[in-house]
Amino acid sequence: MYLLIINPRSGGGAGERTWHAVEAMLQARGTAYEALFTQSADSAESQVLHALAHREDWRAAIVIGGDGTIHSVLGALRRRGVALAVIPAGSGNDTARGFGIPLATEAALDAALQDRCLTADVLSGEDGLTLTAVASGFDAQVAVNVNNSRYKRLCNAIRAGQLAYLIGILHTLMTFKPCRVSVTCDGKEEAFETAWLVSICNLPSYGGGLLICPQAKADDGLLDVCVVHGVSRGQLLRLFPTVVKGKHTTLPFVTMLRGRSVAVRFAEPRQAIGDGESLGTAPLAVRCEPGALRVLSPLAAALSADGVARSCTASG
Ligand SMILES: Nc1ncnc2c1ncn2[C@@H]1O[C@H](COP(=O)(O)OP(=O)(O)OP(=O)(O)O)[C@@H](O)[C@H]1O
Repeated sequence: MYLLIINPRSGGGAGERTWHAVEAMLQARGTAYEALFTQSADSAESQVLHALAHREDWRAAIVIGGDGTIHSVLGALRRRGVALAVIPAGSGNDTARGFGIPLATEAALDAALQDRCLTADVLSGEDGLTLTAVASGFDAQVAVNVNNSRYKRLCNAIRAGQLAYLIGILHTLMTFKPCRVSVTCDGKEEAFETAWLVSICNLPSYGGGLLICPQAKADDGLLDVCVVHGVSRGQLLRLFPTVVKGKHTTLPFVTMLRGRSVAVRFAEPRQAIGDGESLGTAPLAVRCEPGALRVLSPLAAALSADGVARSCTASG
């Protein structure tokens, strides 16, 4: 039995359109499923826990939505040990991208109905679990600005969700001010003056495919950290084309770190996001929870450290 978790509002209504297509495909294939429409990020966890509680034979929970929708149900899936599958219907879809899940609906459904899982790490902090990255500073401000913008709705309406992030970068660059930050990785503290951003990644990309931590692996038990500091606005703008290809990591104003636990403290209040959802402006303390969640992925073998895909239902 599959639980379909649907956020009809994701991707500016793409969630609802995608669900109609998926419903027809599931019925044509004779696949057994239950559908759950979640109302909000805050109520999703209890809705999903309630839905999962009444039977034991779940093969997977298939989320139709974007990164924010997936974020809202991570705690429930981890708690019940149910595997996550994704049919992308958001704007950025970085979770799907990170697990090699196709953006095309039928191909994503094919991947969701197979039995190939990656045993993924998750980031755990005071605000709960995150699957892709916890970002703070400039790029978190970009996400907050994009989520509150009219251009996100317009871009989604013309099915150009990634364009909204490009507009958001330019918009935020005008107003954002860098400041001092202290980053403590596995107990070792480093301070950076005029820091723009600190990203703590489990997957290589966020923000609609920007390869912030190109070396990040979802199942290595480690968090990859990218700090951008001591750079002018013009240099930062010129950095973005290199981030698209993940070629920024050796630049002098980029510091990459890796560890199991990371704490970030900006000298002034700076926004933070997890999976693109706002975490507010408090200092961050995040640790890696190795292998906490099984994720269905057509590339599970290629992405896993040992080259082997796991069964989604087997324990261990
Ligand atoms: N489970 C949920 N059910 C209903 N609404 C949700 C849920 N989770 C989050 N939301 C709200 O819906 C908004 C859109 O969802 P989501 O983040 O999945 O799509 P998106 O923003 O279009 O895509 P992406 O996050 O991939 O860029 C979220 O920002 C949040 O406000």
